[in-house]
Amino acid sequence: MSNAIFITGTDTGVGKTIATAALARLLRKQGINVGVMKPVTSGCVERDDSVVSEDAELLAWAAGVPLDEECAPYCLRTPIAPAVAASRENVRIDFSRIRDAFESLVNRHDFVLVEGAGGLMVPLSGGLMVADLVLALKLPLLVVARPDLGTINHTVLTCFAAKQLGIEVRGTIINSYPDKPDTAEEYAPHLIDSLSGAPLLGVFPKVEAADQRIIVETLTNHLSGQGTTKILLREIGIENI
Ligand SMILES: Nc1ncnc2c1ncn2[C@@H]1O[C@H](COP(=O)(O)OP(=O)(O)OP(=O)(O)O)[C@@H](O)[C@H]1O
Ligand SMILES: C[C@H](N)[C@H](N)CCCCCC(=O)O
Ligand SMILES: [Mg+2]
Repeated sequence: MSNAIFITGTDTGVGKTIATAALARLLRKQGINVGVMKPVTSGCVERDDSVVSEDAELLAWAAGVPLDEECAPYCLRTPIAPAVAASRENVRIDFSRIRDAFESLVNRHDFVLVEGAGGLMVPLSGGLMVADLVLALKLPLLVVARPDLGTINHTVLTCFAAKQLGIEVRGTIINSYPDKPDTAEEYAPHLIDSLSGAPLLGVFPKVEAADQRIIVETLTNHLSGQGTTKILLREIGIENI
């Protein structure tokens, strides 16, 4: 079993990158040699004649590792499902190249966090979806969810689909939980915990900041002070490192 976990979301924009970066920073602060990977990014930015995955950039900063090709092997410009972006940009997404990069990261680090793209059923290449990549890398899953109305259905469906496909779901995280939750948000954690078939491992607060590094740092400090963080880390496989 690899010392790694795949982080998916119930949707795009739920906070996979922020949650993954906060975990990476927390591990790094605990002295763990953590690696990060964003195998496929769509919606990359052009900078100095290169195409940069801002997700991978934040993850690499959080983990304190260089942003190299193994960390972000496929960087696509078009902000759309990666299979479509790749075909428009004449790129062939090759799972064996991703697997080789992943194996190299696993060999270089104590633990590796791998962020997906969008949700579990997002097409990556031809008929292959994010779920197929999770299976190809033989990784367990952590599911990041929204806190608000609709999240119960999305989270339970994601966990259900993962299990049907033979993917082990280690747990869920609700991200961007507001200071003053409405009634739906008050009930969501308990219902997600009891209905998704996987433990709710964390409720990460919404941080009122514009700078993503400040959001990550604030979440990292929040997690460091939480008794439940030890359980979260144990469940994703950190305990024996
Ligand atoms: N806990 C939080 N507090 C405040 N803002 C947050 C938090 N989590 C995420 N955000 C903001 O929400 C937006 C979406 O977050 P993020 O980019 O991490 O989503 P994602 O699931 O990784 O999306 P994608 O599918 O594009 O990879 C970003 O602007 C991010 O800064
Ligand atoms: C561009 C965006 N931020 C993500 N990288 C890709 C999200 C693809 C979602 C596809 C879908 O579920 O309809
Ligand atoms: Mg992201």
